[in-house]
Amino acid sequence: MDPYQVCFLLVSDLTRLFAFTRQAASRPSPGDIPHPRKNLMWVTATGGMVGWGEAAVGTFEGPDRFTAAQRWFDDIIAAAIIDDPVARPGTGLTAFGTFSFSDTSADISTVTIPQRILGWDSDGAWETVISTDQNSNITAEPIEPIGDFGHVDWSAGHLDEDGFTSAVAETVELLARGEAKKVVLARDIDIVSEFPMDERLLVAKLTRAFPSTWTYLVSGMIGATPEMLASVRDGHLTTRVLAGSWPTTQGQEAAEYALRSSAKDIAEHRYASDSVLHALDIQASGPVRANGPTILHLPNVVHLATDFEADLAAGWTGLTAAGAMHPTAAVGGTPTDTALEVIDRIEALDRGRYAAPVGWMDSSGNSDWALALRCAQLDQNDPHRARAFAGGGIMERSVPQQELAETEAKFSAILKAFE
Ligand SMILES: C=C(O[C@H]1C=CC=C(C(=O)O)[C@@H]1O)C(=O)O
Repeated sequence: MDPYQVCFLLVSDLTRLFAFTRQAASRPSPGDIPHPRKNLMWVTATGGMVGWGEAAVGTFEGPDRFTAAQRWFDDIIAAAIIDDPVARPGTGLTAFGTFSFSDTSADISTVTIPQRILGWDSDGAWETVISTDQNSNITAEPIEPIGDFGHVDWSAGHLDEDGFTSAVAETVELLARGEAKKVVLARDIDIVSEFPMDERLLVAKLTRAFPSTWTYLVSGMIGATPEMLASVRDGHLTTRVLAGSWPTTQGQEAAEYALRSSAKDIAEHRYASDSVLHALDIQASGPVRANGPTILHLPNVVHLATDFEADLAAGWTGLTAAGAMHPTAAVGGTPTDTALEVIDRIEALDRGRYAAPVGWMDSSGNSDWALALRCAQLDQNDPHRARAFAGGGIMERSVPQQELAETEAKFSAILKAFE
């Protein structure tokens, strides 16, 4: 086969996408989204995007799932025709992704380029249409009414409360023997609703209750996370590391005081921020600036937080940076390999896409990849079912009942959205 023919075959094999972005009159409301399921959403206090339809979907697995997803997206951009006079983060050809926590998870990592995106920021709103057909017209879809969930039940998943406190006690012993410094353990809760779960209602409730977080919905992974792995704008990366938490059941002030004076939480935070700093040393083209630890207040918990920022070195993107950081010691532990082995053996859950990168990337190199925390995975086959996850960092000084209370406080974020 001559080189010309090879080149022709490669180009014709690619999905050529046409993406057109235009200014829109106003930001969308949940009532503008036609269907209750299979939506893509990203909402913050200052902007957001909602998308639906599938112009292209990539699926990835194994240890190189992040770089493979980036290559897939880069190839699609190279072949695409993009008309984007709005040119702001999230405009043009934009994809939403959710990745598995573990290299060996049964849950596949997916990146979806929707057919339609409605976005907004503080400068205005836009609409993007993405299609394989250059002349495709937008046909207004009938809007299905937003539905309530009816009666909702939840029960222990694979690891119940006693199982979790025993797992914490076993991990504390192992830490005392010096086998690791920190291990993050999680548990899960099964949620069953009377009527189908409507994603539009869930996202509306999460954004109202947690306006300072990043609310996300990608391939049924839904939540409101306070932790950002890699947010990139024009090659500049910002990261927020969280670790060390206190429930606000006795009030915000009491929680802040308890957290500030807890040596266990301060040390726990240090492992997480060091793990991110270590990754940033390789990914940054210049100095890495740090601010923290400070206290992040959320309605249900307070956290120790450190923000980092740096310019990305050539060759890195938000997704490959997030992939190289993952799993940080905020969700894995220290040292990473030992912690992952302990998680596999003692927690023994398939975490699916919990505690892994979730977010979006656009054709200009902007992206937000947060950690999928305070979340539930909506069952993609049964609209009445979801599985919520929450965990916490276990240290040698951890007390099993306190760690359980911390997971309860963290669960309350997503469980309240189902009430
Ligand atoms: C693992 C979770 O939280 C992480 C993020 C913030 C604080 C954490 C902690 O204090 O343990 C965890 O590292 C979770 O919410 O499921």
